Amino acid sequence: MHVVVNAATSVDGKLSSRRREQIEISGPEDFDRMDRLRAAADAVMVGVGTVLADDPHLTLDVEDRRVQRLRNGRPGNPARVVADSRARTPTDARILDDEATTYLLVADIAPDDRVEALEATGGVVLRAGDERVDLAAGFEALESHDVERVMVEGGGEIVFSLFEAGLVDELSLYVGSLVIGGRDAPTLADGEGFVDVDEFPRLELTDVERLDDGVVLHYAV
Ligand SMILES: NC(=O)C1=CN([C@@H]2O[C@H](COP(=O)(O)OP(=O)(O)OC[C@H]3O[C@@H](n4cnc5c(N)ncnc54)[C@H](OP(=O)(O)O)[C@@H]3O)[C@@H](O)[C@H]2O)C=CC1
Ligand SMILES: Nc1nc(O)c(N)c(N[C@@H]2O[C@H](COP(=O)(O)O)[C@@H](O)[C@H]2O)n1
Repeated sequence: MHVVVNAATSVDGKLSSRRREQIEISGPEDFDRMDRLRAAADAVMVGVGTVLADDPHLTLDVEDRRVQRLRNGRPGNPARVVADSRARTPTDARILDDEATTYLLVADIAPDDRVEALEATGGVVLRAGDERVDLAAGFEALESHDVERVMVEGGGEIVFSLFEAGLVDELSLYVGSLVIGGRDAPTLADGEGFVDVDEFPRLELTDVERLDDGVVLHYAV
């Protein structure tokens, strides 16, 4: 599995405010870059925290990109993936509409009635992990559904877990020219955090580009 993490933060590293509402940090040029990344992926993934906070759709904005994918024998939109240990995704979430296949990675503790409710919407439930989604096992399950390249859009909990598990191959980070602040506002990598210097993932800065009124930092991991 090739894993690309893409996100947008304020200059102080926040993905959103302490209210955890969706904030437009990117401008039109960066949203277009994000759409291009989606178009290149087999699947776009978020954690259930992002589904509950933002109710994202995770499909392509630019019709030409959908057409091009269809010409190449691929589904018009990339699949959507939610890491959702307890199957908390609401059945009326936008990611469960019929515009793309949606995979829900759940853990063994997910209640059967919730799993059945999600399956009834057409969502494909894949079990990976006991109490929390085992992301490596989840990616293996996705590979058996021909998902080889996944773009992860966040949020901070899932991004930290991916770094912790050594599963990230590339990171692109748009840093918008604003300060959000707040000790309880989500950051790019939340979770427990690393403590030992040896644990900190070291990234290779491969490119820097100016977009909108901000900058995109490209890293190989
Ligand atoms: N600016 C940007 O680019 C973006 C901003 N955001 C913002 O981020 C915020 C949401 O981020 P956050 O709250 O961190 O939520 P996440 O989207 O990271 O989801 C976290 C949840 O995922 C579930 N999960 C399942 N398996 C794992 C695992 N192995 N490791 C970690 N989590 C797992 C957990 O719930 P459970 O245990 O129930 O499974 C966890 O609470 C929102 O404010 C949103 O607006 C989000 C995306 C992009
Ligand atoms: N890259 C980026 N820049 C921003 O400024 C953002 N607010 C986000 N947010 C994420 O974008 C997704 C929304 O998807 P849809 O437009 O509904 O398809 C979702 O993952 C947000 O959290 N990203």
